[in-house]
Amino acid sequence: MNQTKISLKNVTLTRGGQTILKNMSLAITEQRVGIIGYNGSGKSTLLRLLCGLLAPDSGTIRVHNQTVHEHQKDLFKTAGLIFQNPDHQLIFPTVIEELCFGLRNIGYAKAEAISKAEQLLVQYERSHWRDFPVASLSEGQKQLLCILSILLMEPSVLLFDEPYSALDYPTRLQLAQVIQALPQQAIMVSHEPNSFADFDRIIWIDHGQVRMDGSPETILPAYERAAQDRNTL
Ligand SMILES: Nc1ncnc2c1ncn2[C@@H]1O[C@H](COP(=O)(O)OP(=O)(O)OP(=O)(O)O)[C@@H](O)[C@H]1O
Repeated sequence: MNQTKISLKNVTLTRGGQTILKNMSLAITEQRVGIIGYNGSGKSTLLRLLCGLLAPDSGTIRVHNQTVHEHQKDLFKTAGLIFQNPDHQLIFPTVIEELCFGLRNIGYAKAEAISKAEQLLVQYERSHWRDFPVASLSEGQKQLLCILSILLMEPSVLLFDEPYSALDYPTRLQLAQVIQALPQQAIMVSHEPNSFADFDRIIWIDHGQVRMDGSPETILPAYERAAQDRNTL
């Protein structure tokens, strides 16, 4: 029997007088899970709750055997969030400095951190990036650097918030291959139904609640039909 890796029980989050997530309960065992929903439905908020950046007003969240808001300090080792905009995540001038930052924070000595970062660059055939200025990388390259920075921390689950939004088609395809090959569980928010074709499960969030939940074959056509019927202009 599959073991539940992520669970939310009656999770509610209110900000600025608005209930953003309403009494949400979910049990997630699958390796590849897509989150869809219209603008402002609560998708990014859900990812932020899963990685402990936000704490719920009520309810409990467990991610890979940790109760999220009780283990905030260790949580980045469990759940790694890759932000929608790489510029919100990348803060160092060079690739190697960026890669080493997280490792130094969790206690690696400088030489160890450099060696681990270099090994990962070799694994992803990007050794030549080592001393590149981050500012010289393209959007797709920056997105990959964000993923590599998080991978170095070896989290059990990766949370992607619209990773394809700024990427051209070829870069999107390459990044999709990188994501597909990751051994970790991945939860991904995207506005593009096509990006979920190989996923195990899709959760459709609407006004802070689960509207539909199931296989891509069931949920994506229903989502597309509803989107076509919806007048947003
Ligand atoms: N700190 C906050 N204070 C007040 N309202 C907030 C806060 N954070 C989010 N919200 C509101 O909560 C709702 C859900 O936001 P969220 O970013 O989770 O939506 P989303 O589904 O990811 O949207 P999008 O697809 O546009 O990225 C929005 O209406 C947003 O304005």
